[in-house]
Amino acid sequence: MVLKKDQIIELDIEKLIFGGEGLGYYEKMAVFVPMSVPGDRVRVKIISLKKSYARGIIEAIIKPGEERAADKDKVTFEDFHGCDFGMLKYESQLKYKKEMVEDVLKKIGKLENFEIYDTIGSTSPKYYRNKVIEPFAYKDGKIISGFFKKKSHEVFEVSENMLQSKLANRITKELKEILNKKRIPVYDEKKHRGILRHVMVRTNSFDEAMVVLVVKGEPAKNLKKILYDLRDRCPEVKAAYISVNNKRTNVALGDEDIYVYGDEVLKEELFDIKFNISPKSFFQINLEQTKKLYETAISYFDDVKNKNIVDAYSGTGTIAMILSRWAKKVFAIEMVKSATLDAKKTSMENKIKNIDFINGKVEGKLEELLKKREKIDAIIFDPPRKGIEESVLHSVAKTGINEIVYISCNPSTFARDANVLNEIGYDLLKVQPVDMFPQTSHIEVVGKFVKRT
Ligand SMILES: C[S@@+](CC[C@H](N)C(=O)[O-])C[C@H]1O[C@@H](n2cnc3c(N)ncnc32)[C@H](O)[C@@H]1O
Repeated sequence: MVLKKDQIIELDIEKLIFGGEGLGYYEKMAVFVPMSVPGDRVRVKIISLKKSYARGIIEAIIKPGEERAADKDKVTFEDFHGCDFGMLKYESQLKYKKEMVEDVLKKIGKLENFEIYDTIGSTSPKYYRNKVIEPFAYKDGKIISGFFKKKSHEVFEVSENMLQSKLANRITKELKEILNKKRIPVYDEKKHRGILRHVMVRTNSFDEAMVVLVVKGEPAKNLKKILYDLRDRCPEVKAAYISVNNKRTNVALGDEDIYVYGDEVLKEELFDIKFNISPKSFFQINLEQTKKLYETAISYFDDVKNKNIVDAYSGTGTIAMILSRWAKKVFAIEMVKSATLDAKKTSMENKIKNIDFINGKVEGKLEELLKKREKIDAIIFDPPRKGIEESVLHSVAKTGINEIVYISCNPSTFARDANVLNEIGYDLLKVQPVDMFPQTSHIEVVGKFVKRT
């Protein structure tokens, strides 16, 4: 073994690998270094060792690579507020994201003949998130909230989170001031005791907010009072809920969301439609990039006019609603009840009549629909990170549907599914990475598949 744990070495970083870590070699041994940039010469402490590779964290930057965005003093994940790409200049973030997508499609997807375009960047790569969920903790006897340190459950607080909207930053700050005055006990996950678990803040482009305070136990009156006090300080809070989560779990929101005041939903506008968003409903977190994502996805259909289209994993019905302007009929399949209800409400408010909302799992509901319906022309998939179950893709292939547009927030599962689609007769024609998550190594992609003739 050329290396030992805790050993300090010097290393030149040669490239970034999928997932965003830098890679350098120490006497031919691969060493992965988070928060490093190609061209960096770094002093690294080895923190873990495997047979063929090691992982180390930066102790100091000896010479910064040209693509490093910040000064040499910033070296850790926490220095960059939990943004694992924060150390890279924005243009370089876009370049590496495209390379990562291409790489994973070749390695996992085993695909070669597809077109991949340059990543569509954002004009506001900071303060873009419209949803934030922060865990509570104690630090020096004070209630704090923030994000978890890497591979740990230790909460790290920053004075201003550079990803979430300025409004959400202000609201969480005010909330903590109130909570500290009232001394509400923070939940301790080890002992499963205490009250305050998380705060979720959603904001929209009208500078309005929804606040959900996640607690263990029945919410006493004083908790509701806290949310009223918060509204006095931040009148932008238009909706407030208390979510009761009594389980030992990493899932933030509980089963029951108790309405406290204001609107039941937060509204957001996209392509002249005002969408309804409940606490548990999915909504894309970056509005500017969502517009570009949807425009690209819709442009990938040869023709939507008078077509029957399935929007699988439809969330609050955003894509379905936009497609419904031209399509003959859209079938929107979504598993989360509140999201389907939000979508139905939006369609009624906007007098959209040509969408069938199907609440349930794509596995099952899509197959049922394909068996029942004589003609579906095209499908758009937008699954969660784990991708699409293989059986779903097989049932699509059996029908002879010609066109599939696939949106994904996880290039690895996208590549895995692209490989299945390739084996069952669909070619991946083109892929567009869209930077939905600036400052992080995450990337959204849209792909177009057509049936091989
Ligand atoms: C990435 S989101 C996309 C939502 C929507 N297309 C949008 O752009 O806002 C994925 C959605 O799939 C839903 N979902 C997850 N697994 C599902 C399943 N097996 N069947 C149906 N819907 C599912 C989630 O609740 C979520 O709303």
